[in-house]
Amino acid sequence: MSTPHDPVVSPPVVSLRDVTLRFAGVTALRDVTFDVHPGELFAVIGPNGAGKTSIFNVLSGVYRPQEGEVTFAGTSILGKRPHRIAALGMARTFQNIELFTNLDVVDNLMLGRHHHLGYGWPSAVAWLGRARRQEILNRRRVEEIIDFLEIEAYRHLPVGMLPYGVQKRIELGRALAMEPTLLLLDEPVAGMNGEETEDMARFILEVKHELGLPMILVEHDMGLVMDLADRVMAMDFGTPLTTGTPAEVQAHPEVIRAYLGAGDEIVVGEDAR
Ligand SMILES: Nc1ncnc2c1ncn2[C@@H]1O[C@H](COP(=O)(O)OP(=O)(O)OP(=O)(O)O)[C@@H](O)[C@H]1O
Repeated sequence: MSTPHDPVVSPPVVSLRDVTLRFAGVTALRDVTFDVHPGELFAVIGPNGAGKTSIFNVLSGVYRPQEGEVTFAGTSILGKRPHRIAALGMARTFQNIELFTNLDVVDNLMLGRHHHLGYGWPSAVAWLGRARRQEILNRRRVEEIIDFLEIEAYRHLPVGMLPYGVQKRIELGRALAMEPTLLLLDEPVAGMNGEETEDMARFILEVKHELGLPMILVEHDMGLVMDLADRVMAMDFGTPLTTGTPAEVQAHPEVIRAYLGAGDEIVVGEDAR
């Protein structure tokens, strides 16, 4: 019997094949291969410098690897510019929040919809009275996201005034406003306290279960990764060590060695926070 992730039933949303990325003197990624399937939450872990952010930068078109292939939405995205890849349906949140801090929550989310405005980015920023019907639709979608992420109370406040955990949630909202088919989450709980982390974990799970959106998660909080991920790929020095279920990866001797060598520890649960 086939499973929901059976590649025959559902082709991967995104595939990396033997991707190698070099900078002068540094191999950031070496022969990285993985697939993410519809509805799957795929996590990438590894000590500092393992290559996690480089994977996101390759996926979103910031870096072009010297070798390998990357396919998304059924097409090769190698050499495509970041905005073209975003327009194909890939959205990303950032380690360091990238919002317009002087704009309010609604306007930040509206800017997330600029691919849906039907005209260019400069007009999207000004988004004048044109395309009125489209604007009404966009506003409706933004309102749905505000409900979904429970941020009604903040809607007309400048984002820069809001607590850090709420800003991270709004960044997730901006990514969702793009109506992506793949979401890249770059350390979504970095710098959060325990309560903020639990809230974010709940929203990520709702994105998975209610929206069915496939996600790639890069995160140092092992408790979060092990709780949320369907599959985990562990990396060290740009090389994948193993890929499997959270339990398999956590128990893998090379993964344990990589973390001990880095002076980190794979600690899961309350002790990790
Ligand atoms: N633009 C760049 N120029 C030169 N070297 C780079 C560049 N970007 C990444 N690297 C190098 O590539 C390697 C992988 O870096 P990367 O940022 O992908 O790791 P990471 O796993 O995301 O680390 P962290 O957990 O600290 O964010 C590191 O050795 C890093 O110094």
